Amino acid sequence: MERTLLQWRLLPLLALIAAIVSIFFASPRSFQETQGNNKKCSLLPHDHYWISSKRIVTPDGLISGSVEVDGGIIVSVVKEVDWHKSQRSRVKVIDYGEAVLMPGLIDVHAHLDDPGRSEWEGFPSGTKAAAAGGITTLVDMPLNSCPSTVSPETLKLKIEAAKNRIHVDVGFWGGLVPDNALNSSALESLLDAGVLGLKSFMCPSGINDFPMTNITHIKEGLSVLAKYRRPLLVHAEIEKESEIEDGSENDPRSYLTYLKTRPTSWEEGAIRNLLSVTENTRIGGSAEGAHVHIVHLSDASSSLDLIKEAKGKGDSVTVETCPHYLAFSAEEIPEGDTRFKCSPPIRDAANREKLWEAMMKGDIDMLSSDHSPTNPELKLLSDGNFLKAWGGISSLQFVLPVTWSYGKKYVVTLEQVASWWSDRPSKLAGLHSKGAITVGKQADLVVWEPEAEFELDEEHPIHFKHPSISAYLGRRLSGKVVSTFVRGNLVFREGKHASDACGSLQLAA
Ligand SMILES: NC(=O)N[C@H]1NC(=O)NC1=O
Ligand SMILES: [Zn+2]
Ligand SMILES: [Zn+2]
Repeated sequence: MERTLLQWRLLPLLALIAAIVSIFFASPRSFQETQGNNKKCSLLPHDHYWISSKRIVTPDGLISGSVEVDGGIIVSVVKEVDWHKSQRSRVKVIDYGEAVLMPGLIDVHAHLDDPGRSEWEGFPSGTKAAAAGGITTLVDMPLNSCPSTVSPETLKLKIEAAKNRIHVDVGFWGGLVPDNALNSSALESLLDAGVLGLKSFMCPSGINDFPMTNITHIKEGLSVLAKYRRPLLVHAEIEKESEIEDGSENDPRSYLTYLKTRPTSWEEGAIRNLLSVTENTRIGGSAEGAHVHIVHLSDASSSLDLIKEAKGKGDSVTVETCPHYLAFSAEEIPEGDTRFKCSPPIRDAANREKLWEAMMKGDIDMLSSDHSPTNPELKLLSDGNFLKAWGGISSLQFVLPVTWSYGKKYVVTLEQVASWWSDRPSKLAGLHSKGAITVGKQADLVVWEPEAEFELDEEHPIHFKHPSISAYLGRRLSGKVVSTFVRGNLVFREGKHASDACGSLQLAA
Protein backbone atom coordinates (compact mmCIF):
# COMPACT_ATOMS: atom_id res chain seq x y z
CA MET A 1 0.00 0.00 0.00
CA GLU A 2 2.70 2.45 1.04
CA ARG A 3 4.76 1.61 -2.02
CA THR A 4 1.89 2.38 -4.37
CA LEU A 5 1.31 5.70 -2.67
CA LEU A 6 4.97 6.58 -2.99
CA GLN A 7 4.85 5.65 -6.67
CA TRP A 8 1.80 7.84 -7.18
CA ARG A 9 3.54 10.81 -5.63
CA LEU A 10 6.95 10.27 -7.15
CA LEU A 11 6.00 9.42 -10.72
CA PRO A 12 4.40 12.74 -11.65
CA LEU A 13 7.30 14.55 -10.02
CA LEU A 14 9.85 12.51 -11.98
CA ALA A 15 7.91 13.05 -15.20
CA LEU A 16 7.88 16.80 -14.57
CA ILE A 17 11.63 16.88 -13.95
CA ALA A 18 12.24 14.80 -17.10
CA ALA A 19 10.08 17.16 -19.16
CA ILE A 20 11.92 20.24 -17.90
CA VAL A 21 15.30 18.63 -18.58
CA SER A 22 14.31 17.54 -22.08
CA ILE A 23 12.92 20.97 -22.99
CA PHE A 24 16.11 22.57 -21.74
CA PHE A 25 18.33 20.33 -23.83
CA ALA A 26 16.18 19.96 -26.94
CA SER A 27 15.78 23.66 -27.66
CA PRO A 28 19.06 25.05 -26.49
CA ARG A 29 18.29 28.70 -27.05
CA SER A 30 15.07 30.46 -27.46
CA PHE A 31 14.34 30.89 -31.15
CA GLN A 32 13.06 34.40 -30.65
CA GLU A 33 16.25 35.47 -28.97
CA THR A 34 18.39 34.38 -31.86
CA GLN A 35 16.25 35.17 -34.88
CA GLY A 36 15.83 38.85 -34.31
CA ASN A 37 12.51 38.24 -32.61
CA ASN A 38 11.12 36.79 -35.79
CA LYS A 39 9.92 33.22 -35.55
CA LYS A 40 8.66 33.22 -39.09
CA CYS A 41 12.00 33.45 -40.89
CA SER A 42 12.58 29.72 -40.59
CA LEU A 43 10.54 26.54 -40.72
CA LEU A 44 12.89 25.17 -38.06
CA PRO A 45 12.55 26.28 -34.45
CA HIS A 46 16.24 25.91 -33.68
CA ASP A 47 19.20 28.19 -33.99
CA HIS A 48 21.78 25.55 -33.16
CA TYR A 49 21.49 22.19 -34.91
CA TRP A 50 23.26 19.51 -36.90
CA ILE A 51 22.48 18.37 -40.44
CA SER A 52 23.56 14.84 -41.32
CA SER A 53 23.86 13.36 -44.79
CA LYS A 54 25.62 10.48 -46.52
CA ARG A 55 26.64 12.87 -49.32
CA ILE A 56 27.97 16.26 -48.22
CA VAL A 57 29.77 18.28 -50.89
CA THR A 58 32.78 19.97 -49.25
CA PRO A 59 35.83 21.61 -50.86
CA ASP A 60 37.75 18.47 -49.81
CA GLY A 61 35.34 16.19 -51.64
CA LEU A 62 32.23 14.24 -50.89
CA ILE A 63 31.90 13.05 -47.29
CA SER A 64 29.37 11.19 -45.18
CA GLY A 65 28.93 13.12 -41.97
CA SER A 66 27.36 16.09 -40.27
CA VAL A 67 27.42 19.86 -40.41
CA GLU A 68 26.86 21.91 -37.27
CA VAL A 69 25.05 25.21 -37.69
CA ASP A 70 24.92 27.81 -34.95
CA GLY A 71 23.59 31.34 -35.32
CA GLY A 72 23.45 31.01 -39.11
CA ILE A 73 27.12 30.01 -39.41
CA ILE A 74 28.70 26.63 -40.15
CA VAL A 75 30.64 25.92 -36.95
CA SER A 76 31.82 22.37 -37.65
CA VAL A 77 31.95 19.81 -40.42
CA VAL A 78 32.53 16.28 -39.15
CA LYS A 79 32.95 12.97 -40.95
CA GLU A 80 30.64 10.19 -39.81
CA VAL A 81 33.49 8.19 -38.28
CA ASP A 82 34.55 11.12 -36.12
CA TRP A 83 31.13 12.18 -34.99
CA HIS A 84 30.62 11.32 -31.37
CA LYS A 85 27.34 11.04 -29.65
CA SER A 86 28.37 13.55 -27.05
CA GLN A 87 28.63 16.26 -29.68
CA ARG A 88 25.00 16.03 -30.64
CA SER A 89 23.23 15.03 -27.47
CA ARG A 90 22.20 18.56 -26.64
CA VAL A 91 21.01 19.81 -29.98
CA LYS A 92 18.60 18.97 -32.75
CA VAL A 93 19.85 16.65 -35.52
CA ILE A 94 18.20 16.62 -38.94
CA ASP A 95 19.20 13.47 -40.76
CA TYR A 96 18.73 13.67 -44.53
CA GLY A 97 20.12 10.20 -45.18
CA GLU A 98 21.13 9.70 -48.83
CA ALA A 99 19.98 13.18 -49.94
CA VAL A 100 22.83 15.46 -51.01
CA LEU A 101 23.86 18.40 -48.84
CA MET A 102 25.51 21.07 -50.96
CA PRO A 103 26.30 24.78 -50.68
CA GLY A 104 23.29 26.80 -51.82
CA LEU A 105 23.41 28.02 -55.40
CA ILE A 106 24.53 31.58 -56.13
CA ASP A 107 22.90 32.91 -59.27
CA VAL A 108 24.96 35.87 -60.46
CA HIS A 109 22.62 36.72 -63.32
CA ALA A 110 18.90 37.18 -62.71
CA HIS A 111 16.46 39.91 -63.74
CA LEU A 112 13.81 40.37 -61.04
CA ASP A 113 12.41 43.53 -62.66
CA ASP A 114 11.56 45.23 -59.37
CA PRO A 115 10.71 48.09 -58.92
CA GLY A 116 8.88 49.32 -61.96
CA ARG A 117 8.17 46.11 -63.84
CA SER A 118 7.07 43.88 -61.02
CA GLU A 119 4.26 42.60 -63.23
CA TRP A 120 7.06 40.78 -65.09
CA GLU A 121 8.52 39.18 -61.93
CA GLY A 122 9.19 41.02 -58.66
CA PHE A 123 11.28 40.32 -55.57
CA PRO A 124 8.71 38.15 -53.70
CA SER A 125 7.91 35.70 -56.50
CA GLY A 126 11.47 35.65 -57.87
CA THR A 127 13.10 34.92 -54.54
CA LYS A 128 10.45 32.31 -53.64
CA ALA A 129 11.28 30.54 -56.90
CA ALA A 130 14.97 30.82 -56.05
CA ALA A 131 14.44 29.26 -52.60
CA ALA A 132 12.38 26.44 -54.11
CA GLY A 133 15.22 25.82 -56.57
CA GLY A 134 18.01 25.69 -54.00
CA ILE A 135 19.36 29.17 -54.84
CA THR A 136 20.34 30.93 -51.61
CA THR A 137 21.77 34.14 -53.10
CA LEU A 138 21.07 35.90 -56.34
CA VAL A 139 22.55 39.00 -57.87
CA ASP A 140 19.97 41.11 -59.59
CA MET A 141 20.73 42.72 -62.94
CA PRO A 142 20.50 46.51 -63.26
CA LEU A 143 18.10 46.44 -66.20
CA ASN A 144 14.47 45.46 -66.82
CA SER A 145 13.45 47.13 -63.58
CA CYS A 146 12.35 50.73 -64.02
CA PRO A 147 14.40 52.82 -63.58
CA SER A 148 17.60 50.89 -64.35
CA THR A 149 20.16 50.71 -61.53
CA VAL A 150 22.74 53.23 -62.77
CA SER A 151 23.18 55.66 -59.84
CA PRO A 152 23.08 55.68 -56.03
CA GLU A 153 19.52 57.03 -56.20
CA THR A 154 18.26 54.24 -58.43
CA LEU A 155 20.09 51.65 -56.30
CA LYS A 156 18.27 53.08 -53.31
CA LEU A 157 14.96 52.37 -55.05
CA LYS A 158 16.04 48.73 -55.48
CA ILE A 159 17.03 48.48 -51.84
CA GLU A 160 13.69 49.94 -50.74
CA ALA A 161 11.77 47.59 -53.04
CA ALA A 162 13.64 44.56 -51.70
CA LYS A 163 13.17 45.30 -48.00
CA ASN A 164 11.24 42.55 -46.22
CA ARG A 165 10.26 41.11 -49.61
CA ILE A 166 13.15 38.75 -50.36
CA HIS A 167 13.18 35.09 -49.36
CA VAL A 168 16.87 34.56 -50.20
CA ASP A 169 19.88 36.88 -50.04
CA VAL A 170 20.12 39.42 -52.84
CA GLY A 171 22.94 41.60 -54.17
CA PHE A 172 22.90 44.06 -57.06
CA TRP A 173 24.97 44.80 -60.14
CA GLY A 174 25.01 48.43 -61.22
CA GLY A 175 24.77 49.52 -64.84
CA LEU A 176 27.73 50.87 -66.79
CA VAL A 177 26.06 53.14 -69.36
CA PRO A 178 27.35 56.05 -71.48
CA ASP A 179 25.99 58.54 -68.94
CA ASN A 180 28.18 57.38 -66.07
CA ALA A 181 31.03 55.60 -67.88
CA LEU A 182 33.14 58.68 -68.57
CA ASN A 183 32.36 60.26 -65.22
CA SER A 184 34.49 58.54 -62.61
CA SER A 185 32.87 60.27 -59.64
CA ALA A 186 29.44 59.09 -60.81
CA LEU A 187 30.73 55.54 -61.07
CA GLU A 188 32.47 55.78 -57.72
CA SER A 189 29.29 56.94 -56.02
CA LEU A 190 27.43 53.95 -57.49
CA LEU A 191 30.16 51.58 -56.31
CA ASP A 192 30.29 53.28 -52.90
CA ALA A 193 26.55 52.72 -52.59
CA GLY A 194 27.16 48.96 -52.59
CA VAL A 195 26.77 47.41 -56.03
CA LEU A 196 28.91 44.27 -56.27
CA GLY A 197 30.23 45.28 -59.70
CA LEU A 198 28.95 46.67 -63.00
CA LYS A 199 27.20 45.31 -66.07
CA SER A 200 27.20 46.67 -69.60
CA PHE A 201 25.83 45.83 -73.03
CA MET A 202 27.82 45.97 -76.28
CA CYS A 203 24.59 45.91 -78.32
CA PRO A 204 21.14 47.46 -77.74
CA SER A 205 19.68 45.96 -74.54
CA GLY A 206 16.04 46.29 -75.53
CA ILE A 207 15.51 48.61 -72.56
CA ASN A 208 15.33 52.36 -73.29
CA ASP A 209 17.07 53.64 -70.18
CA PHE A 210 19.91 51.13 -70.52
CA PRO A 211 21.88 52.18 -73.61
CA MET A 212 24.83 50.24 -74.94
CA THR A 213 28.46 51.06 -74.21
CA ASN A 214 31.39 51.21 -76.62
CA ILE A 215 34.92 50.03 -75.91
CA THR A 216 36.00 53.45 -74.60
CA HIS A 217 33.23 53.36 -72.00
CA ILE A 218 34.30 49.88 -71.01
CA LYS A 219 37.97 50.85 -70.73
CA GLU A 220 37.13 53.81 -68.50
CA GLY A 221 34.80 51.69 -66.41
CA LEU A 222 37.54 49.13 -65.83
CA SER A 223 39.94 51.74 -64.55
CA VAL A 224 37.43 52.75 -61.85
CA LEU A 225 36.55 49.13 -61.04
CA ALA A 226 40.23 48.37 -60.53
CA LYS A 227 40.31 50.55 -57.41
CA TYR A 228 37.34 48.69 -55.97
CA ARG A 229 38.52 45.27 -57.12
CA ARG A 230 35.06 44.53 -58.51
CA PRO A 231 34.10 42.96 -61.84
CA LEU A 232 32.52 44.21 -65.04
CA LEU A 233 29.95 41.82 -66.50
CA VAL A 234 29.46 42.18 -70.23
CA HIS A 235 26.71 41.17 -72.60
CA ALA A 236 29.04 40.46 -75.51
CA GLU A 237 27.20 40.72 -78.81
CA ILE A 238 27.90 43.46 -81.33
CA GLU A 239 25.60 44.34 -84.19
CA LYS A 240 27.04 43.29 -87.52
CA GLU A 241 25.47 42.52 -90.81
CA SER A 242 23.65 39.20 -90.47
CA GLU A 243 22.77 36.53 -92.98
CA ILE A 244 19.40 38.18 -93.32
CA GLU A 245 18.67 41.81 -92.57
CA ASP A 246 15.48 41.74 -90.55
CA GLY A 247 14.00 38.47 -91.59
CA SER A 248 11.24 40.19 -93.55
CA GLU A 249 11.84 37.89 -96.51
CA ASN A 250 11.74 34.93 -94.16
CA ASP A 251 9.16 33.26 -92.01
CA PRO A 252 9.18 35.02 -88.62
CA ARG A 253 7.65 31.90 -87.02
CA SER A 254 10.65 29.81 -87.95
CA TYR A 255 13.36 29.67 -85.28
CA LEU A 256 15.99 29.48 -88.03
CA THR A 257 14.98 32.95 -89.19
CA TYR A 258 15.70 34.37 -85.75
CA LEU A 259 18.95 32.42 -85.46
CA LYS A 260 20.19 33.95 -88.71
CA THR A 261 19.59 37.48 -87.39
CA ARG A 262 22.08 36.94 -84.53
CA PRO A 263 24.94 34.81 -85.91
CA THR A 264 27.99 33.72 -83.90
CA SER A 265 29.94 36.54 -85.56
CA TRP A 266 28.06 38.95 -83.27
CA GLU A 267 29.47 37.24 -80.20
CA GLU A 268 32.89 36.76 -81.71
CA GLY A 269 33.10 40.39 -82.83
CA ALA A 270 32.10 41.71 -79.41
CA ILE A 271 34.49 39.43 -77.55
CA ARG A 272 37.39 40.31 -79.85
CA ASN A 273 36.68 43.99 -79.22
CA LEU A 274 36.28 43.50 -75.48
CA LEU A 275 39.48 41.52 -75.15
CA SER A 276 41.40 44.41 -76.71
CA VAL A 277 41.13 46.17 -73.34
CA THR A 278 41.36 43.27 -70.89
CA GLU A 279 45.14 43.16 -71.03
CA ASN A 280 44.94 46.15 -68.68
CA THR A 281 43.62 43.78 -66.01
CA ARG A 282 46.82 41.73 -65.97
CA ILE A 283 49.18 41.91 -63.03
CA GLY A 284 51.05 45.18 -63.44
CA GLY A 285 48.47 46.49 -65.95
CA SER A 286 46.73 49.85 -65.66
CA ALA A 287 43.46 48.20 -64.56
CA GLU A 288 44.95 45.53 -62.30
CA GLY A 289 42.29 44.58 -59.78
CA ALA A 290 39.45 44.89 -62.26
CA HIS A 291 37.98 41.77 -63.81
CA VAL A 292 35.90 41.11 -66.92
CA HIS A 293 33.18 38.47 -66.85
CA ILE A 294 31.46 37.52 -70.10
CA VAL A 295 27.85 36.60 -69.44
CA HIS A 296 25.76 33.94 -71.16
CA LEU A 297 28.24 32.66 -73.75
CA SER A 298 26.41 30.77 -76.46
CA ASP A 299 29.06 30.29 -79.18
CA ALA A 300 31.41 27.46 -78.18
CA SER A 301 33.72 27.93 -81.18
CA SER A 302 35.68 31.08 -82.12
CA SER A 303 34.28 33.15 -79.22
CA LEU A 304 35.37 30.60 -76.66
CA ASP A 305 38.77 30.21 -78.32
CA LEU A 306 39.37 33.94 -77.95
CA ILE A 307 38.50 33.80 -74.25
CA LYS A 308 40.81 30.84 -73.68
CA GLU A 309 43.61 32.70 -75.40
CA ALA A 310 43.12 35.82 -73.24
CA LYS A 311 43.09 33.73 -70.07
CA GLY A 312 46.31 32.10 -71.21
CA LYS A 313 47.92 35.52 -71.49
CA GLY A 314 46.96 36.38 -67.91
CA ASP A 315 43.94 38.62 -68.53
CA SER A 316 41.56 38.61 -65.58
CA VAL A 317 38.62 37.14 -67.48
CA THR A 318 35.92 34.58 -66.73
CA VAL A 319 32.91 33.34 -68.65
CA GLU A 320 29.54 31.84 -67.83
CA THR A 321 26.96 30.01 -69.88
CA CYS A 322 23.37 29.20 -68.95
CA PRO A 323 21.40 25.99 -68.58
CA HIS A 324 19.24 26.76 -71.63
CA TYR A 325 22.28 26.63 -73.91
CA LEU A 326 23.19 23.26 -72.39
CA ALA A 327 19.68 21.80 -72.48
CA PHE A 328 18.20 22.93 -75.78
CA SER A 329 19.28 23.02 -79.42
CA ALA A 330 18.04 25.04 -82.38
CA GLU A 331 16.94 21.90 -84.22
CA GLU A 332 14.36 21.03 -81.60
CA ILE A 333 12.72 24.43 -81.15
CA PRO A 334 9.17 24.16 -82.54
CA GLU A 335 7.86 26.66 -85.03
CA GLY A 336 6.44 29.71 -83.31
CA ASP A 337 7.58 28.63 -79.83
CA THR A 338 8.93 31.96 -78.62
CA ARG A 339 9.46 30.63 -75.08
CA PHE A 340 12.90 29.63 -76.45
CA LYS A 341 13.82 33.09 -77.70
CA CYS A 342 16.81 34.64 -75.97
CA SER A 343 19.95 36.48 -76.94
CA PRO A 344 22.48 35.35 -77.83
CA PRO A 345 20.33 32.62 -79.36
CA ILE A 346 20.32 28.91 -78.60
CA ARG A 347 22.45 27.38 -81.36
CA ASP A 348 22.66 23.93 -82.97
CA ALA A 349 23.19 20.59 -81.25
CA ALA A 350 26.85 20.40 -82.28
CA ASN A 351 27.49 23.72 -80.51
CA ARG A 352 25.68 22.45 -77.41
CA GLU A 353 27.98 19.44 -77.39
CA LYS A 354 31.01 21.75 -77.52
CA LEU A 355 29.61 23.86 -74.68
CA TRP A 356 29.37 20.74 -72.52
CA GLU A 357 32.93 19.78 -73.42
CA ALA A 358 34.07 23.26 -72.37
CA MET A 359 32.19 22.90 -69.07
CA MET A 360 33.82 19.57 -68.38
CA LYS A 361 37.29 20.86 -69.24
CA GLY A 362 36.84 23.96 -67.13
CA ASP A 363 37.09 26.39 -70.05
CA ILE A 364 33.72 27.83 -69.03
CA ASP A 365 33.97 28.90 -65.40
CA MET A 366 30.43 28.90 -64.12
CA LEU A 367 26.70 28.87 -64.77
CA SER A 368 23.96 31.43 -64.23
CA SER A 369 20.25 31.41 -64.98
CA ASP A 370 19.83 34.69 -66.95
CA HIS A 371 16.26 34.38 -65.75
CA SER A 372 14.72 37.15 -67.86
CA PRO A 373 10.95 36.98 -67.73
CA THR A 374 8.35 39.35 -69.06
CA ASN A 375 4.64 39.78 -69.25
CA PRO A 376 3.24 36.77 -71.20
CA GLU A 377 1.66 39.12 -73.78
CA LEU A 378 5.13 40.29 -74.84
CA LYS A 379 6.20 36.72 -75.58
CA LEU A 380 3.59 36.74 -78.39
CA LEU A 381 2.90 33.06 -77.80
CA SER A 382 -0.16 32.92 -80.04
CA ASP A 383 1.51 34.92 -82.82
CA GLY A 384 4.74 32.98 -82.61
CA ASN A 385 6.72 35.82 -84.19
CA PHE A 386 10.34 35.20 -83.18
CA LEU A 387 11.47 38.57 -84.48
CA LYS A 388 9.05 40.60 -82.38
CA ALA A 389 8.73 38.52 -79.19
CA TRP A 390 10.58 39.43 -75.96
CA GLY A 391 13.94 37.68 -75.73
CA GLY A 392 14.51 36.01 -72.39
CA ILE A 393 14.21 32.58 -70.79
CA SER A 394 12.33 31.89 -67.55
CA SER A 395 14.15 29.27 -65.57
CA LEU A 396 15.03 30.45 -62.07
CA GLN A 397 13.51 27.57 -60.12
CA PHE A 398 14.84 24.79 -62.38
CA VAL A 399 18.52 25.48 -62.90
CA LEU A 400 19.78 22.80 -60.50
CA PRO A 401 17.71 19.90 -61.89
CA VAL A 402 18.34 21.09 -65.45
CA THR A 403 22.12 21.19 -64.93
CA TRP A 404 22.00 17.74 -63.37
CA SER A 405 19.56 16.12 -65.81
CA TYR A 406 21.28 17.30 -68.99
CA GLY A 407 24.74 16.81 -67.48
CA LYS A 408 24.18 13.11 -66.81
CA LYS A 409 25.29 12.19 -70.30
CA TYR A 410 28.64 13.83 -69.56
CA VAL A 411 28.94 12.27 -66.08
CA VAL A 412 28.87 15.59 -64.25
CA THR A 413 29.87 15.21 -60.60
CA LEU A 414 28.30 16.82 -57.55
CA GLU A 415 31.58 18.64 -56.93
CA GLN A 416 31.40 20.18 -60.41
CA VAL A 417 27.84 21.34 -59.82
CA ALA A 418 28.96 23.01 -56.59
CA SER A 419 31.92 24.63 -58.34
CA TRP A 420 29.83 26.00 -61.23
CA TRP A 421 26.93 27.16 -59.09
CA SER A 422 28.44 28.13 -55.72
CA ASP A 423 32.21 28.39 -55.44
CA ARG A 424 33.01 30.28 -58.66
CA PRO A 425 29.97 32.60 -58.47
CA SER A 426 30.77 33.50 -54.83
CA LYS A 427 34.25 34.57 -55.90
CA LEU A 428 33.02 36.56 -58.90
CA ALA A 429 30.57 38.50 -56.75
CA GLY A 430 33.02 38.95 -53.87
CA LEU A 431 30.68 37.08 -51.51
CA HIS A 432 33.51 35.48 -49.58
CA SER A 433 31.42 34.35 -46.60
CA LYS A 434 29.33 32.20 -48.94
CA GLY A 435 29.78 29.46 -51.51
CA ALA A 436 31.15 26.44 -49.63
CA ILE A 437 30.45 24.06 -46.78
CA THR A 438 33.38 24.97 -44.55
CA VAL A 439 33.72 26.22 -41.00
CA GLY A 440 33.10 29.94 -40.71
CA LYS A 441 30.95 30.33 -43.85
CA GLN A 442 27.31 31.28 -43.69
CA ALA A 443 24.98 28.29 -43.56
CA ASP A 444 23.54 28.69 -47.07
CA LEU A 445 22.65 25.13 -47.97
CA VAL A 446 20.56 23.05 -50.31
CA VAL A 447 19.43 19.50 -49.66
CA TRP A 448 18.39 17.69 -52.81
CA GLU A 449 17.75 14.24 -54.22
CA PRO A 450 19.64 13.86 -57.52
CA GLU A 451 17.88 10.58 -58.33
CA ALA A 452 14.31 11.81 -57.75
CA GLU A 453 12.49 12.47 -61.01
CA PHE A 454 9.57 14.76 -61.59
CA GLU A 455 7.51 16.13 -64.43
CA LEU A 456 7.15 19.86 -64.92
CA ASP A 457 3.42 19.57 -65.52
CA GLU A 458 0.49 21.75 -64.45
CA GLU A 459 0.54 20.14 -61.02
CA HIS A 460 4.11 21.10 -60.28
CA PRO A 461 4.19 24.20 -58.04
CA ILE A 462 6.15 26.91 -59.85
CA HIS A 463 6.83 30.06 -57.89
CA PHE A 464 8.08 32.56 -60.44
CA LYS A 465 5.38 34.82 -61.73
CA HIS A 466 4.66 33.53 -65.23
CA PRO A 467 5.18 29.76 -65.51
CA SER A 468 3.45 29.66 -68.91
CA ILE A 469 6.38 31.38 -70.62
CA SER A 470 8.99 28.90 -69.39
CA ALA A 471 10.58 26.74 -72.07
CA TYR A 472 11.09 23.98 -69.48
CA LEU A 473 7.39 23.27 -69.02
CA GLY A 474 6.50 19.71 -69.89
CA ARG A 475 10.07 18.43 -69.39
CA ARG A 476 10.93 15.52 -67.15
CA LEU A 477 13.84 16.34 -64.84
CA SER A 478 15.80 14.63 -62.13
CA GLY A 479 17.03 16.36 -59.01
CA LYS A 480 14.42 17.37 -56.47
CA VAL A 481 15.13 20.15 -54.00
CA VAL A 482 14.07 19.03 -50.52
CA SER A 483 15.24 21.87 -48.25
CA THR A 484 16.92 25.23 -48.61
CA PHE A 485 18.69 27.05 -45.76
CA VAL A 486 19.70 30.72 -45.94
CA ARG A 487 22.09 31.79 -43.15
CA GLY A 488 20.74 28.91 -41.09
CA ASN A 489 17.08 29.73 -41.68
CA LEU A 490 15.15 26.86 -43.22
CA VAL A 491 13.40 28.97 -45.86
CA PHE A 492 11.97 26.13 -47.94
CA ARG A 493 11.02 22.54 -47.11
CA GLU A 494 9.02 20.03 -49.14
CA GLY A 495 7.12 22.61 -51.17
CA LYS A 496 6.55 25.06 -48.33
CA HIS A 497 8.20 28.44 -47.71
CA ALA A 498 8.85 30.11 -44.37
CA SER A 499 6.16 32.74 -44.01
CA ASP A 500 8.38 35.80 -43.62
CA ALA A 501 10.82 37.09 -46.20
CA CYS A 502 14.06 37.35 -44.23
CA GLY A 503 16.66 37.46 -47.01
CA SER A 504 19.42 39.97 -46.43
CA LEU A 505 20.88 42.49 -48.83
CA GLN A 506 24.41 41.76 -49.95
CA LEU A 507 25.92 45.18 -50.41
CA ALA A 508 29.62 45.63 -51.11
CA ALA A 509 31.42 47.35 -48.26
N1 LIG B 1 17.05 42.86 -71.36
C1 LIG B 1 17.30 41.55 -71.13
O1 LIG B 1 16.96 41.01 -70.10
N2 LIG B 1 17.91 40.86 -72.09
C2 LIG B 1 18.24 39.51 -71.85
N3 LIG B 1 17.37 38.60 -72.45
C3 LIG B 1 18.06 37.75 -73.19
O2 LIG B 1 17.59 36.81 -73.80
N4 LIG B 1 19.34 38.07 -73.21
C4 LIG B 1 19.51 39.17 -72.50
O3 LIG B 1 20.53 39.79 -72.38
ZN1 LIG C 1 22.45 39.73 -71.69
ZN1 LIG D 1 20.50 38.98 -68.63
